Amino acid sequence: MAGNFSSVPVLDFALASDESTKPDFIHQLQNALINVGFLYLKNHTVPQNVVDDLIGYIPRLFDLPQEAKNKISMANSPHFLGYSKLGAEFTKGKTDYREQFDFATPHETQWRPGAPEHLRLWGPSQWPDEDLIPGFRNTMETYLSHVQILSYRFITLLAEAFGIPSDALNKFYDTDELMQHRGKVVKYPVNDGSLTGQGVGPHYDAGFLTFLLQASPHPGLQVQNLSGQWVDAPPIPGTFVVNIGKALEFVTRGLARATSHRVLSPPLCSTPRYSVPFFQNISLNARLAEEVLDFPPEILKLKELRGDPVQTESVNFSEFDREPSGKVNLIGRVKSHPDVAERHYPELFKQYFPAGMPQKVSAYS
Ligand SMILES: O=C(O)CCC(=O)C(=O)O
Ligand SMILES: [Fe+2]
Repeated sequence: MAGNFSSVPVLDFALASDESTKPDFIHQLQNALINVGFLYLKNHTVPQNVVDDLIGYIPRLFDLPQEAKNKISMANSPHFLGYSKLGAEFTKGKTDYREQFDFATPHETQWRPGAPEHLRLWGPSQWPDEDLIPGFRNTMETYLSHVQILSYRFITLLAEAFGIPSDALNKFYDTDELMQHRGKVVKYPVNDGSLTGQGVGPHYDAGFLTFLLQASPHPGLQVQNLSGQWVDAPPIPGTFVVNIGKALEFVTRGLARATSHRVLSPPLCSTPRYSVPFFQNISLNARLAEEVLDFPPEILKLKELRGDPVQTESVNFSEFDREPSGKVNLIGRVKSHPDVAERHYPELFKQYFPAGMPQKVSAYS
């Protein structure tokens, strides 16, 4: 099988900025997108001091007094932004052992009473009190804006790698004021022995692209190859791990692979693992089933050569064929965070949890 990889490829983004080396980059990108669905990106455009400033804040963010964290609990937010305490999520029937803050690029909600509910998915972040962690908000927002720029640049290269015009995917995005992208700061505490060792269980990401910063030197991230084996993707300083989400897989008719991945908790004698995934969104109103893209036959052939991955246990996002992207995402968030849904989306809550609040909260089911 062409794509039965045993390691995640490292791509040098510098090659993309020089016309003489760009074809080489595009070729490597094509292979990574079609056969792996994951890649490391080095020499990217996000300045190292912006990354280092953020990394410096992360332990302080989690060390805030519990009441300061609870004050910005995700349950307050119809936009599913804010703090989620340890053990509040569940994937594939087991507790995820992680604590996290969901933040996002600045956005004023477009939703008004009477408008479709999925427009309410995006809105302002909740930030910790500035005097408790001075400068954090600015650092996080600066980081998000740099990764956003990189993610848009990357999407044009991705189009080229698939033999379509570099702007062919622009139709999936609105103008900047109408878009919002999410960045999550995550802490995986050590496995205290009584746990399953599941930092986060096997899952696919939902959107187009994820840019993951592994913010501490811990291994633990694993990706599943075509025959179902788990392959390590340890941190490589100065890189992002980039992976494909289900929405991009859908619009590329499976050319770009959404690859299942998971995180194992750090072992008992270790220290917490930190990471910051950035989820690049597409327009809330995009109806993916209606957006047909024309790929050249030689590109489609590469997918044939790859073959189909084994069916995995990981969760799917089957609603893209009938619902706007925002609705698919909202359903995913409702299932992940029923406490938020019960408060802010009571009808959807009843639809997905007819028996009431589940004992355990499901992150990706
Ligand atoms: O923390 C990581 O390394 C990966 C997290 C992840 O896959 C997710 O939150 O979707
Ligand atoms: Fe993920």
